[in-house]
Amino acid sequence: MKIVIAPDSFKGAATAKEVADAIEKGVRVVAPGAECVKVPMADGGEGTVQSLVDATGGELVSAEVTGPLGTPVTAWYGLLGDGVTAVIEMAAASGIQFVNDDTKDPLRTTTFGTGELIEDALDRGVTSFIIGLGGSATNDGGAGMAQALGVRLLDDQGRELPFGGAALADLSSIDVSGLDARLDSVRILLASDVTNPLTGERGASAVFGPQKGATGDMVSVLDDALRHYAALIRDQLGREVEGVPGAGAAGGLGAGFLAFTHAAMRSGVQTVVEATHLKEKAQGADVCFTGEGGIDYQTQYGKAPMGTAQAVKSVSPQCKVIALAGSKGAGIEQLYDVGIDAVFSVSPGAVSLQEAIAGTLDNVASCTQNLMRLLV
Ligand SMILES: Nc1ncnc2c1ncn2[C@@H]1O[C@H](COP(=O)(O)OP(=O)(O)OP(=O)(O)O)[C@@H](O)[C@H]1O
Ligand SMILES: O=C(O)[C@H](O)CO
Repeated sequence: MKIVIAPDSFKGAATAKEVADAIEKGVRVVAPGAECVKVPMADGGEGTVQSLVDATGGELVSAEVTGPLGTPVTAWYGLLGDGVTAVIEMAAASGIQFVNDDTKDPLRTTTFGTGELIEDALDRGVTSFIIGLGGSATNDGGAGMAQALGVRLLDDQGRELPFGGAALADLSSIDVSGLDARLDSVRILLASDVTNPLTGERGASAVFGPQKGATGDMVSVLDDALRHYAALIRDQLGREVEGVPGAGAAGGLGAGFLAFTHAAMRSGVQTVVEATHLKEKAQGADVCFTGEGGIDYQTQYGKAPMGTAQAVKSVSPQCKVIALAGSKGAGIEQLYDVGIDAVFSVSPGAVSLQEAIAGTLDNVASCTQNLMRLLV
């Protein structure tokens, strides 16, 4: 029996690798000879770097970079086992966790540090990037990242713009002559947590600006500035970024990548499926265990268990896909039609969240063991 073990992390409880190890433990009690293929998964959000590092035997690298407020922060990224692929969560350098209620400032926060992480990886010989977009403190359209990579964003006096989305209202010319030439020959896959465009009602500023501290007035200032930025990108670089799905991710960083690099936009889980070679590994699988901390109807919208189920079924249609969860929420019946055959809660009973989280790995192993008793 071939078993693919491909869970996401259980947020706040266990990494994807820890959950995968616990599932394997449960399987082995009942089927010691089963062929187990462990592929820790992620959906492009928090935990993506760790999962891909674990899936490929890579390492974490840390670097001091410019945080969203312009002060130094210690960030990190993953170098995968192949030695030439870097996985960067933009939030590690430019994330919302670096600001608080007193310091959040969406007009001025910058993605400069994300660009510095890319430079750091290029200096190590990286030729392929996976970049997780989401969880940002920024609304600068990726302007800071572009500046860190050598782009000059100038006002009508030829002066470099200061950090932040608001300053883009003064943008007059974009000089890409100093853009790091190494970017021409690298591959960049964007793993976006949302499909929003750069501007407008569904754009970065209107939808995600408020969670970064933007008032109604600030949202208009930022939306206008990003629209102006997109117009100059169109006129001066010949690239159309404004309406592209995902351009509005991470405060418009998606648009910045599309404007200044050859990046391809993907959903987070699609990117992880590709990077982990899940489809190749799932050839001929009989059973797949996936899962995440909380499963509900939203799981079908691009979360890891759904992407996993669909990838596995695309190569092994007969494979039974079982999702394990810490908690089951509303509407899980909707998942049965889209690839997940059954959903089980691993929780032993009516315990507190704290107790459930503390017992996660034992409970995952025990639930898997029980399921395996039916399957062999
Ligand atoms: N062992 C557990 N038992 C019960 N609940 C858990 C357990 N582990 C995690 N959770 C809860 O499930 C919730 C969702 O976790 P999940 O791993 O699905 O994160 P997520 O996909 O980032 O969530 P979302 O994107 O929906 O915020 C978390 O808030 C967490 O408290
Ligand atoms: O960072 C953000 O703006 C949100 O997570 C959407 O990408």
